[in-house]
Amino acid sequence: MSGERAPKTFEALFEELKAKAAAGTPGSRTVELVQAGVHAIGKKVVEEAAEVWMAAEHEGDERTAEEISQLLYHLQVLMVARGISLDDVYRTL
Ligand SMILES: N=c1c2ncn([C@@H]3O[C@H](COP(=O)(O)OP(=O)(O)OP(=O)(O)O)[C@@H](O)[C@H]3O)c2ncn1[C@@H]1O[C@H](COP(=O)(O)O)[C@@H](O)[C@H]1O
Repeated sequence: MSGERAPKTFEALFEELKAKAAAGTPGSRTVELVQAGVHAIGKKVVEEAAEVWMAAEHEGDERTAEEISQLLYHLQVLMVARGISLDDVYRTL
């Protein structure tokens, strides 16, 4: 194993998370978070948002991009937990 992952799009990640949540895939962080509920996920969203802010002010591009990916992941988990679709969000962009 090289440890490298194929690049993933926002849309592909969302489909993956919805499928994992629906299947209750064992060992999935997404399933664990969805079961923990909106309150717990919301706290992760706030935590990751703060980490994005700190990285953007004090760290390099790579670290900042990593924190942004974690924020996007947790936002998607929140959407899955609430049953909000990408179209629900896109129509307000
Ligand atoms: N993109 C992500 C992703 N980004 C962040 N995270 C999780 O968020 C954590 C980062 O937050 P923290 O640093 O706060 O982690 P932590 O301190 O362990 O969190 P706490 O339990 O303490 O709250 C990571 O350790 C991951 O568990 C992610 N978990 C999963 N994914 C992707 O989501 C998909 C489904 O993953 P599973 O549901 O785990 O199969 C896969 O493609 C993954 O690559």
